[in-house]
Amino acid sequence: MSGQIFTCQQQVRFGDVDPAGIVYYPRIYNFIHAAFEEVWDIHVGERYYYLIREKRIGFPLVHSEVDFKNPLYFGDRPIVKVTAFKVGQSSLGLRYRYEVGDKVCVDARMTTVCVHLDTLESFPFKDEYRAKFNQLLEGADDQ
Ligand SMILES: CC(C)(COP(=O)(O)OP(=O)(O)OC[C@H]1O[C@@H](n2cnc3c(N)ncnc32)[C@H](O)[C@@H]1OP(=O)(O)O)[C@@H](O)C(=O)NCCC(=O)NCCSC(=O)c1cc(O)c2ccccc2c1O
Repeated sequence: MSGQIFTCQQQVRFGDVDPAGIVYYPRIYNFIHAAFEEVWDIHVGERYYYLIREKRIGFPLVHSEVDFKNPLYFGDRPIVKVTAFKVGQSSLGLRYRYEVGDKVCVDARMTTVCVHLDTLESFPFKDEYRAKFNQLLEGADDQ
């Protein structure tokens, strides 16, 4: 990988798992969204809460590709590795890899689009944010 990788850790709680003891797939989307907020908060330096409440900007999801490669279990503390596969004008594509030990459990590519919350119209996000996400951009050789 040629760019930076943003890394955080999450924890699978009792309420996240189904009777089979593994994470129910809609919860995976919640985990990914929580990681997205972490990227904003820690990597970009802007709380997502602040974007929404104060700036009236949001990034709704327009496309997702999620591979569930291994189950996540109650008590797991996956390491989440976040990189960018597209930093567009108004769109932002982030990849999230969930690893427990040497196993990849989830590999997700999520495309979100910057919108004005009052009109839900897309618009280009500011260069300051673009520069931060460009730091996470994957190289052409990264799969
Ligand atoms: C989001 C939209 C308003 C965009 O519509 P628009 O017509 O402006 O889109 P364009 O065609 O001009 O494309 C803009 C930009 O996006 C890229 N793009 C668009 N669609 C896709 C796609 N399917 N896959 C990949 N890329 C796509 C396109 O290439 C352009 O890229 P540039 O970089 O060149 O600018 C409209 O699509 C829309 O309203 N969609 C519905 C969104 C939705 O309901 N999602 C369901 C989940 S909701 C959600 O996730 C969500 C998240 C939040 O964080 C929120 C925060 C605050 C409030 C609400 C939130 C929320 O609902």
